[in-house]
Amino acid sequence: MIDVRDLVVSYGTATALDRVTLTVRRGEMVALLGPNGAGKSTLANTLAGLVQPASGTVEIGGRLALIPEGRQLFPDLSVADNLALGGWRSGERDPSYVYDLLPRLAGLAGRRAGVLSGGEQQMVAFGRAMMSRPSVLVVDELSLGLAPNVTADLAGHLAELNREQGLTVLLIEQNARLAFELCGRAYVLESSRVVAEGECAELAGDPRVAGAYLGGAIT
Ligand SMILES: Nc1ncnc2c1ncn2[C@@H]1O[C@H](COP(=O)(O)OP(=O)(O)OP(=O)(O)O)[C@@H](O)[C@H]1O
Repeated sequence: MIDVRDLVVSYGTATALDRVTLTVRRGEMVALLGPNGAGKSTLANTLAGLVQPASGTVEIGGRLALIPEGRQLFPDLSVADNLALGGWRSGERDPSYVYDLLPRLAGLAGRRAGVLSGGEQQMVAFGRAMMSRPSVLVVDELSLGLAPNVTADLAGHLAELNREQGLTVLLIEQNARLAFELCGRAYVLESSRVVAEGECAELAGDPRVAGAYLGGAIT
């Protein structure tokens, strides 16, 4: 569903992605881990067509939606209007599909997005992405700045969509425990390059990955 080969992305003379190769098969949930500045958001934005690669190929096998880092809502617009913008490209105007998926959003529809809590805003960003009825969802930092119970709630919705609707997911996360719980495979990106990849269970047992991302061995 996502097939990235030898991707190079530069900002001026700075290389943000250096020959990155990554695949996500249909129906998979795959994690992308890495420290600040590794190039994770650059990859997300390249998949979404917001950043142009210098070289390499990106193939997307369906309709892709992005939950961007920091949510990027329109704070002065209502929740309903933020959702409507998510359906703009696909022509979807009716948010009832999204209200069925994420019932809490229906109760927030008339509220201004900028006054919502971080968790509510992430829910709106999630709903806005789902308005286009994507077959593949790229989530750039689901848990950023959110309390564990709020993250768990959003993660539950994501897992349900994957299980019940076969939604393919690339989950970019700093929280490796969450990523390993949700996903089957993972990639580790450091200094613009993929430095490790494999089954989450194997990666969690890799002393280098566990040391850097799990605070020691996973239990
Ligand atoms: N628009 C831009 N112009 C110039 N440099 C950029 C731009 N966006 C990102 N960079 C640089 O590219 C590198 C990768 O940034 P990116 O945001 O992709 O990393 P990241 O892994 O998502 O980091 P974080 O976890 O902090 O969000 C960094 O050195 C960053 O400063």
